[in-house]
Amino acid sequence: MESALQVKNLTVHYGGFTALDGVDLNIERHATLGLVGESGSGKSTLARVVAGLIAPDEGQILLESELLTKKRSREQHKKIQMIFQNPDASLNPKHSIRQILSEALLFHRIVDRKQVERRCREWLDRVHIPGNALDRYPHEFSGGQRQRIAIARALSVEPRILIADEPTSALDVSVQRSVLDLFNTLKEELQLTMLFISHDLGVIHEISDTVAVMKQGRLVEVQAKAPFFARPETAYSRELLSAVPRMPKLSTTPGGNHESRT
Ligand SMILES: Nc1ncnc2c1ncn2[C@@H]1O[C@H](COP(=O)(O)OP(=O)(O)OP(=O)(O)O)[C@@H](O)[C@H]1O
Repeated sequence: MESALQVKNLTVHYGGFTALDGVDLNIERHATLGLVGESGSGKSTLARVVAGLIAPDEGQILLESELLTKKRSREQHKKIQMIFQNPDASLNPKHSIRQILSEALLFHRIVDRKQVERRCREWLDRVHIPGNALDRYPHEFSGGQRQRIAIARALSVEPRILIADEPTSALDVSVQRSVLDLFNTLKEELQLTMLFISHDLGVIHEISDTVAVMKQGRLVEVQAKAPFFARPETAYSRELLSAVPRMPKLSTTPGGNHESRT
């Protein structure tokens, strides 16, 4: 299998504290790596370093064999997009949905001005947001809808990897379900490569092909999903799994239940 992302010996210190301690990781093309671990284990730090939001103190990041340096080009930024727990992190509240989507598309030269409106509408349609949303502002949407718009913005620039850091954690359970369904649909349709972070093993079970477990800044286990859930290798993973009451634990609603409120 071809590698999309390779991380070698990645190390990050915050002052005297080591948040990432020599992390090696590989994500295959079109695969989703689910990253789990207790609070403070370094998951977000890993995501931010890979996304280029913070520079590592040591180590290398290779995207499709290209070594990414501390100062990334516009093209390199385009290739790794990130979605946050709080969608407001990527949606400027003063900008309409049209501005938010078209700025990203034009900045990264995905389409020209003549095509941009159509492309914005296509993306809204893909994430089940009505086309009349274009002239509205982020605060006019529910949390789940804002996350869908953030997903559209991130994917519209055609990244090689999508990093999702707890993208469903701030949402109500039913909304969580529909956003997770959307991720799964888009993953299939667009053959996405994803680094998907969640503290919720039910979510990880649904979305991942491979599971990686972090503890105190280190990766303690990386396994394909089925063997991970059937036979976790480390005592720490067994502990994480035993803390989950039922697996998988997300409630199900028929047909993917998209939010209807606009
Ligand atoms: N900017 C910072 N300055 C100092 N320490 C930080 C900073 N960001 C994170 N840390 C610390 O680094 C450690 C790893 O944090 P990180 O956010 O990567 O963990 P996490 O696994 O994503 O946690 P959570 O699940 O709670 O988001 C934590 O102990 C955190 O307090």
